[in-house]
Amino acid sequence: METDTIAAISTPMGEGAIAIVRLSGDEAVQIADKIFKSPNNKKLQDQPTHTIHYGHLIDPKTEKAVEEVMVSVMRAPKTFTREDVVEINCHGGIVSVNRVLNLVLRNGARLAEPGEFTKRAFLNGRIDLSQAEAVMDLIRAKTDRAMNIALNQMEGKLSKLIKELRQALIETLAHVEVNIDYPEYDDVEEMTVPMLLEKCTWVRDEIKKLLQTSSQGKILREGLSTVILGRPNVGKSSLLNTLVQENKAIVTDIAGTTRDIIEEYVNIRGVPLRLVDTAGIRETEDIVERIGVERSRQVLKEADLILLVLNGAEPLTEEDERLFETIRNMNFIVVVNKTDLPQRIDLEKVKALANGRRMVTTSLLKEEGVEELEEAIAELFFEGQIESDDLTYVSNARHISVLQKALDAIEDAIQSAEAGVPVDIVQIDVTRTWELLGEIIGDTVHESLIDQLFSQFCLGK
Ligand SMILES: Nc1nc2c(c(=O)[nH]1)N(C=O)[C@@H](CNc1ccc(C(=O)N[C@@H](CCC(=O)O)C(=O)O)cc1)CN2
Ligand SMILES: Nc1nc2c(ncn2[C@@H]2O[C@H](COP(=O)(O)OP(=O)(O)OP(=O)(O)O)[C@@H](O)[C@H]2O)c(=O)[nH]1
Ligand SMILES: [Mg+2]
Repeated sequence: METDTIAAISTPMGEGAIAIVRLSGDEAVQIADKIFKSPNNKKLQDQPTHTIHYGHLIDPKTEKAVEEVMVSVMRAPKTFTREDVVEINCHGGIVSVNRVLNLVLRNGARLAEPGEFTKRAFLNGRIDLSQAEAVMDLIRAKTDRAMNIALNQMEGKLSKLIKELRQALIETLAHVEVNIDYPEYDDVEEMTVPMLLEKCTWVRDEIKKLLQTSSQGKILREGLSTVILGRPNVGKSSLLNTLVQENKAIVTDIAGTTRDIIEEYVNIRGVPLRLVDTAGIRETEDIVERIGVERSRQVLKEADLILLVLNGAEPLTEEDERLFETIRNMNFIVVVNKTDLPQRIDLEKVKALANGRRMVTTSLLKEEGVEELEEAIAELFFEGQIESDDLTYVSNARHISVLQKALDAIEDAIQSAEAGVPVDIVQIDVTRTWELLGEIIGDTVHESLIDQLFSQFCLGK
């Protein structure tokens, strides 16, 4: 396959002492040789693969030295992309890195699209689709946990399980096929409905297990959408600030200070929260504020968790009770704030309204009770859930939607089989499940189904 040579800056912009400009493609070494000069005048194309070399970049136009660099030469196929790869290690800093990138672009490389190096690793068969997606997740990972999931996926744990499931399905399909096409083959046992059901049920249960891990996986990746709710002036913005440990939201003693929505990411004991501070939900005359209130209602609908803040220094109000009513069926934690002031809230009543949900008391002014709140959030998240790191988490939205479809298909197959539909009709749903699972790892369909059937049975016809 012929490919153009791509180049990109592979390290964060403007950070770090050293930056890398990476090239991949047939002409990577040749392009590098146009601009690289080593002290002994040796060309990179004459160097052994997987070696690194000190020297200077020279602009062929001006013949001036532009940069002092280290250049790695890695020839195909044992490289990240399975193509020839050259990595130019230059001094960090935006100016220097951009100069190097521009130099390689002017000398025959093309700017890579986002993810294109990984895409090539996939196209060249080094990794499958789910592994390629994991590389992306790894780059975006917000917590250690999310990172572990991505690493597992990259090592192919998800792919391995999916392949096992597909293998089980293809075996049953092959079996059915042989029964139909070669009824005279007495030595091939007939695929009976109970046999088919047994395989399909196993596959269904495995898909179900994967999907069960998916909600947790998605949260670990994207953050638990957490809304801070409460009537005006109870300390919502103070809570956000305390959790974020920096003063992002504006805090005042004027009710209605927060007029719009403020969002922050925080990592609480390994649980990433996407914290949303809201304008209190209430009737308001102020137009600006009303827009904020409307948006609050919207984010509330999409929340995974609500932190309902109450003011312990005041008796419960009707508005507080209305808020309890609004979130009745949601995941919430009650935060009774301002415990440093004389308490006038009826805690028994709060407990009754909380209806078994966790309740913590805090003084955000004195930073008291925050630990307990963090503990409550972490407990809620990991409650009854397996924490084991070797669990195969599914967190990619595409994988989740494909798995859901595969589950529907295998359930159809099971239902038909139970209803006495002939085996060769049931196999249509089984084939569909097999194809859908293949989409996760990016396998091609129909053609390979046929190839597989024959490779497994070696019928020699
Ligand atoms: N300088 C540098 N550091 C880096 C990367 C890189 O591209 N450049 N990586 C970028 O993500 C990560 C390392 N990932 C890599 C994954 C596979 C191969 C690779 O060459 N695989 C070949 C040969 C393996 C072997 O020698 O056995 C293969 O799988 O065929 C290289 C890097 C992290 N560190
Ligand atoms: N005494 C005391 N005051 C607090 C505590 N927490 C917050 N406050 C004060 O209560 C006032 C309101 O706090 P905010 O965090 O702005 O309240 P809010 O709920 O965001 O208010 P709105 O955005 O107006 O709805 C500020 O003056 C805070 O300093 C606390 O634990 N104790
Ligand atoms: Mg506020």
